Amino acid sequence: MAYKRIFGIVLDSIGTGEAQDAAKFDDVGSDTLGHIGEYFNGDLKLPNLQKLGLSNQRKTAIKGVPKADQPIGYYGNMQEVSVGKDSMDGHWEMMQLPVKTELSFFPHGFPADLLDKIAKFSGRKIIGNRPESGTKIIAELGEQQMKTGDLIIYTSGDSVLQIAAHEDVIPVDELYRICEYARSLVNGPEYTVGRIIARPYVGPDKDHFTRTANRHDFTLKPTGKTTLNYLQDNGVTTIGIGKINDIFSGEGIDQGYHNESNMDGMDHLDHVMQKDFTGFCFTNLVDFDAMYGHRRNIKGDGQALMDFDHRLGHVLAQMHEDDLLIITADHGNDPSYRGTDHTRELVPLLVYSPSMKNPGSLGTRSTFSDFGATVAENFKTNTNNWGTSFLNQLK
Ligand SMILES: O=P(O)(O)O[C@H]1O[C@H](CO)[C@@H](O)[C@H]1O
Ligand SMILES: [Mn+2]
Ligand SMILES: [Mn+2]
Repeated sequence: MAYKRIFGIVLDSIGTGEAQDAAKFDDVGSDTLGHIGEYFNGDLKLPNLQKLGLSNQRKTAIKGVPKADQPIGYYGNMQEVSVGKDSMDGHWEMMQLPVKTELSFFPHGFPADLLDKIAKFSGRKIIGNRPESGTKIIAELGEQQMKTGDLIIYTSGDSVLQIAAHEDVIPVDELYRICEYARSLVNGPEYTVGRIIARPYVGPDKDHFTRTANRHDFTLKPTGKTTLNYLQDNGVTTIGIGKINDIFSGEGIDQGYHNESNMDGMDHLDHVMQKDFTGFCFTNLVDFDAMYGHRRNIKGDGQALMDFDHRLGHVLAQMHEDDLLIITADHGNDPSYRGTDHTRELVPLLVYSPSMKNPGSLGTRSTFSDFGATVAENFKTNTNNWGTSFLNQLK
């Protein structure tokens, strides 16, 4: 059947076990969901995700989340083919634009020629310049920044250039201008950086700094058309909730909503679900990743999953017969793993409509693009022919 509205939800960084190519990323043994379940030792309660079949495609069920005897939706998982394991790679691939060319990574910090230009443009000195956790680097250098007005620039295992700035010292508008300038320097061919990320924070001293929702990602412009463009070109409504608009540089998105938090994102989703439209609503919930995964906070990650599951119950109850829900993730970020980076994992795939009569497994999909291919086929748009639609399997 053709669905009138498709709701995609990305649980940012909620992977479901090491990918086949995990060794290439030094991520063997990572399993975000599995390890959160073990930590909670039976107390991770996700009744709605459970009945959608969250554990069903796994070799071993997540502790506390048994395999459903009769899942109410189709379940499976997806492998990533993109060269990186960042949000941009994951989301672009979902929308049928896998990232196949190597981006620039800076494990030893950024080159002087690049930093000199940013220093000259901003009139500020640059400190940091190494891969580091964002909360650690502001604890270390934030007080210095408050005195000197220097820019804190850092990276990670991803192709990112992040600029942290205290909101009272470097106003958010100024920080965004500096980020936009930095963006213009790294669109290739010499340096091709996935994202410039503005990281504003507030607080009186190193023990009380907190990062604010004014975070903004300046992503590389998609290097080709995505499913979102094809939908938009065909007059199908496209709505982005949370980081989606940033990740696609607004390309192919009719309406965007900025999230303050996961729960704020779910409020936006509830709001959109009240609307009558024909199209695709794509939601990203980033707290799992930014607040817990990178912070290696297992307890927080599990609690955020339970909070999401609670809100998911309401989403399921509001769905119409001709609505389709697709829940997945963009990469892993195992909070029990070494370091503070993303982990190369399979991602869950849960697909539900109240109209489904006899759901079962969708297997392990060989690319995240099967998601976009399904959306495109549903709305009968052209595509760039990457990925295999599972629309006809849904009954
Ligand atoms: O440690 P923080 O600042 O949260 O940064 C993390 O967030 C970035 C984007 O998800 C990742 O590349 C990683 O560096
Ligand atoms: Mn992500
Ligand atoms: Mn991340």
